[in-house]
Amino acid sequence: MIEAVGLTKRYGDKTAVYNLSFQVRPGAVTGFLGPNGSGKSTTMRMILGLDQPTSGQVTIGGYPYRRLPNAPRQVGALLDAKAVHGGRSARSHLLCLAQLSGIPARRVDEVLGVVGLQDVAKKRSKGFSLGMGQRLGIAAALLGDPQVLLFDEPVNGLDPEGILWVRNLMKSLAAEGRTVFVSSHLMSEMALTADHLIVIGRGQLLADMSVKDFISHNSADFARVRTPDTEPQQREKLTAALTEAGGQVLPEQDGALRVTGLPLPRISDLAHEADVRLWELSPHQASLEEAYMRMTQGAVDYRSTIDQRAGLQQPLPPGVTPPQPMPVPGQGQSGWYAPPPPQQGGQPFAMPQAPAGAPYAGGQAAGPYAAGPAAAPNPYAQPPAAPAPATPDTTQRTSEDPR
Ligand SMILES: Nc1ncnc2c1ncn2[C@@H]1O[C@H](COP(=O)(O)OP(=O)(O)OP(=O)(O)O)[C@@H](O)[C@H]1O
Repeated sequence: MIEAVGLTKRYGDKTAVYNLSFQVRPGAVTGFLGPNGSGKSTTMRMILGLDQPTSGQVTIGGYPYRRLPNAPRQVGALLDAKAVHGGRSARSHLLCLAQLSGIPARRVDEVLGVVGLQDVAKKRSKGFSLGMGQRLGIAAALLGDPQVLLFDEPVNGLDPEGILWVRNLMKSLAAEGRTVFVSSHLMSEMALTADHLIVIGRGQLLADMSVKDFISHNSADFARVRTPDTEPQQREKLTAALTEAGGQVLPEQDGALRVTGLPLPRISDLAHEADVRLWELSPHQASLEEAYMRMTQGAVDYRSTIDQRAGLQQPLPPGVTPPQPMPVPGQGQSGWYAPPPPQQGGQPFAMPQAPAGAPYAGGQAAGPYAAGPAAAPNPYAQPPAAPAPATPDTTQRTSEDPR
């Protein structure tokens, strides 16, 4: 298990990671997500003893990496696939690493086979494609047959077949009881690969929960309802009936209606009562990508002037009053990066409650590792933010064995 407690890293004035606490457990693939520059690589480097924390600590199986007995046999990592001597063949590169760690040479051929590089094993790695380089990096990570594996963007540059292979590899490593910690920007891939997610923004923990919980806590289910295209008055009639019954109705671009606040059977009954025929009534749940975009929209440092996220915010239909945001504890205070608050109140990020006595309270400001009076000042402290413009967002935004 990997455990970070109050992990902080500053580079001069720049705080890359701040007061980060989390656990990465064995037997699961844990995805590590965050916008560009949010501190993922810095965190991984600290886990691997390549960077010293400014404060806090991170351990693997209870030890900081540098004090871990026989570390290369216990921990394997892919951080930078390009960190290879290009003049060496794939096989000699792995042989060098194996010799340094006392790993037998036959293991080199084994891992070359596992990553599918056996046929190019004697070729110089400087001629390798991006994907071949990634495979070589993964081979190096697997060399010591470690119980703990860290992969920074492992599918970078891989073709669809390679991506599928990495996905299955991660899953099978976790199924063998290993600890697998993997960062990626490919949300669709993460949704298929990871069991659990740790999400950071500007160096701080935003979420620590299962993929399923993450999606359901950061998106609202809604119903897509469609009336006959040829009869616009039916659509108007249904909109009025649903709104009167307390639903929120937004037009979709293709002419359907997006309805929140009413269960599907109720929508069906209301349509029946209003004598409106339906061509579609379907449940919809957001993708991991949508949920991630909603959660991290306040923690993005680098954003195009043509902001793709505008698509997540739909215009209100005429006559519909935007829901008033509920006051959320902590908003506007230091360290607050949450997207707009849930409309029904509650916590911005619903973190699993840690059992009583658990060492880490899932990112909430509680427990022995919370930022208490003794903690360093939050470098991201902001003056209270001006109230966010009310948006017609219909979703509820909510915010967790030693080897
Ligand atoms: N050696 C360093 N010196 C100064 N600043 C650094 C150093 N390493 C990282 N940083 C800064 O720390 C912040 C976090 O960087 P990091 O590379 O950890 O982010 P990341 O989440 O891995 O980003 P990406 O998704 O783009 O790879 C960035 O602002 C980065 O510029």
